[in-house]
Formats: sequence, structure tokens, C-alpha cells
Amino acid sequence: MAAIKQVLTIAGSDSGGGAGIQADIKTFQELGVFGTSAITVVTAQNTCGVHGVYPMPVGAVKAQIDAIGADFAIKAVKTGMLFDAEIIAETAAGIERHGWHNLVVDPVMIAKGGATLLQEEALEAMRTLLLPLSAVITPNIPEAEMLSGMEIHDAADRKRAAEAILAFGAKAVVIKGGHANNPLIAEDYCLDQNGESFVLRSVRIQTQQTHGTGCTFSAALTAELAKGQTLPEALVTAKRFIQAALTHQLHIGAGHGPTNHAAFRQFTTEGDVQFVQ
Ligand SMILES: Nc1ncnc2c1ncn2[C@@H]1O[C@H](COP(=O)(O)OP(=O)(O)O)[C@@H](O)[C@H]1O
Ligand SMILES: Cc1ncc(COP(=O)(O)OP(=O)(O)O)c(N)n1
Repeated sequence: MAAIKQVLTIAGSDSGGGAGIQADIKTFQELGVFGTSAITVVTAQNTCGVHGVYPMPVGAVKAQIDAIGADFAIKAVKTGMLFDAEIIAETAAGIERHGWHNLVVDPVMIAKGGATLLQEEALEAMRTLLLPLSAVITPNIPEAEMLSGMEIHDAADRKRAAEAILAFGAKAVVIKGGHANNPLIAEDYCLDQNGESFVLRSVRIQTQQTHGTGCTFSAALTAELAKGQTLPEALVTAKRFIQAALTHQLHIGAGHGPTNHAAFRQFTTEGDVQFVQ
């Protein structure tokens, strides 16, 4: 029997279970890969907001990464909440030391409730240390604006911002459309270093149950890359996964509830996502 594909998430813990490490591991499990983790930060968090942020000592981050590197055949890695420049530097050094490829960088910066998940002075470390190692980076619109230093109001702005982000060395960028103003469509835009681009479109689901959408999407992308899918194939599955997770809601908690990670396996999603070149 072929060994199950092994993946690593280097990210923060969300006590509420909808985002961060918890969302990543659930998504990995649903997509049939074996998830391992290196926890960067512990957050005290629920559907109503972030109540506390407790960074791990960098030595603990390094020790977790090296324990995984010593024993697992990691096929893809994703990063999530990294919080400060020291943790970013340790993460980048670990990825290089272990020669890991298929790096998905989810540049987590601000939680839906407004809490800071990345210190402002860490932005430069993300640009210079992590982006050059990444196969793909998946900013939402505010994150793409921060990374590129440009405002995004329309598709032309989005393309210019994507080009600016690629200039930091990422092989591809996906600017996710969850924060766009379009009330009907949720559209993600992908551009790679060869100038190839496409968009992924779905119906926008009218819901408050959106906590952890970005983590879940990037974890699904990581799982599919580990299984050997091409970037466009992996992105289509990730978009179908999050569409199902948003459609079949769980209604947990009083605030922004978590998405339903089990929905993709339970419900048909064929045709829910349009790939437009
Ligand atoms: N209301 C929605 N309906 C359908 N898809 C959505 C909705 N909100 C976000 N998405 C999708 O979820 C994924 C994460 O996007 P986004 O919410 O922008 O990221 P983040 O959680 O990092 O802010 C993207 O594929 C986006 O298109
Ligand atoms: C520990 C932790 N990591 C990441 C996030 C942000 O996740 P995201 O998927 O962007 O979802 P929202 O915060 O926007 O709901 C987080 N909250 N906690």
C-alpha cells in the first residue's frame, strides 16, 4: 500500500477550532493526507473574537519543525499565523534546512474581528524571508494591499498588486475575493511567474459562518499539492472545499461561526466552481 502523503502546518492554535492549526488538521484529514504541526502562537479565541495571543518561544518552534523534519516525508508545508519577525525567520530557516518544497504561505495578518495576528514590523520579514521560498501565497484583499503597498478597487488593481507580490519571489499568488464588494460572486485571482492567470468563481454565500475560511482554503490547497495535483487543479479543489464548508453551515457560537470542514465529503460540489482563463 502506498504511504499516506504527509504535510506540515506551521501556524497558530485557535482555541475555538475554526481557524489556525485546528482548521488545517481537520481539512488535511478530510482530504486524506496526514497532518503534522508546529505551533507558533497560542490564541485564546472563540467565534466572537481573539481574547489573547501567546507567542511560543522561537526555540520551541524550531524544535517542533526539526522533530517533524527528522521523521516524516513532508510533501507540502503551509504557514499561517506567524505573528512576529523572529518566528518568521525561524520558520523560513527550518523550511530551507529540511529542503521542503510545495510551500503554501497564507499571510495571516488580521482576524475578522480586527485583532492583530501579524506585527506590522514583521511584514518585511515575510516579504524577504518567506515569499522567496513559496510555491504560492494566498493573501486576502487587505493582506494583498499590505504586501504590495497598493490599494485594490478593481480587477486592474488586483493584477498590479499580484505582480508586485510576485516580485518578492513567490512562484504564484492567489488574491482571494472574500473581502470584495461583489454581493453575488466570490472570485479568487491567480497569477504565476510565467504570466499565466485565471480566476475561480463561485456564488457568494450569505452567511456569518465564515471564521477560518482562509486557513481552510490554504490547507486544502496544501493537501492537494501534496497529492501531486498541479496548482490549478489543487486550487479548484480548495475552492470547492471552502464552498461546501460555507454552504452547509454548522451554526456554532454567537459570532462568526466556523465553516463545516466535513461538508466536502458529504455533499456534491461538482459544478459549484467556475474556472475562467
Ligand atoms: N461568503 C462567501 N461565499 C463564498 N465564498 C467565500 C465567501 N467568503 C470567502 N469565500 C472564499 O473563501 C476563501 C477565503 O477567502 P477570504 O475570506 O478572502 O480569506 P480570509 O479568510 O483569509 O480573509 C476564498 O476562496 C473565497 O473566495
Ligand atoms: C490562530 C489563527 N490563525 C489564523 C486566523 C485567521 O484565520 P482566517 O482564515 O483568515 O479567518 P478569520 O480570522 O478571518 O475568520 C485566526 N483567526 N487565528
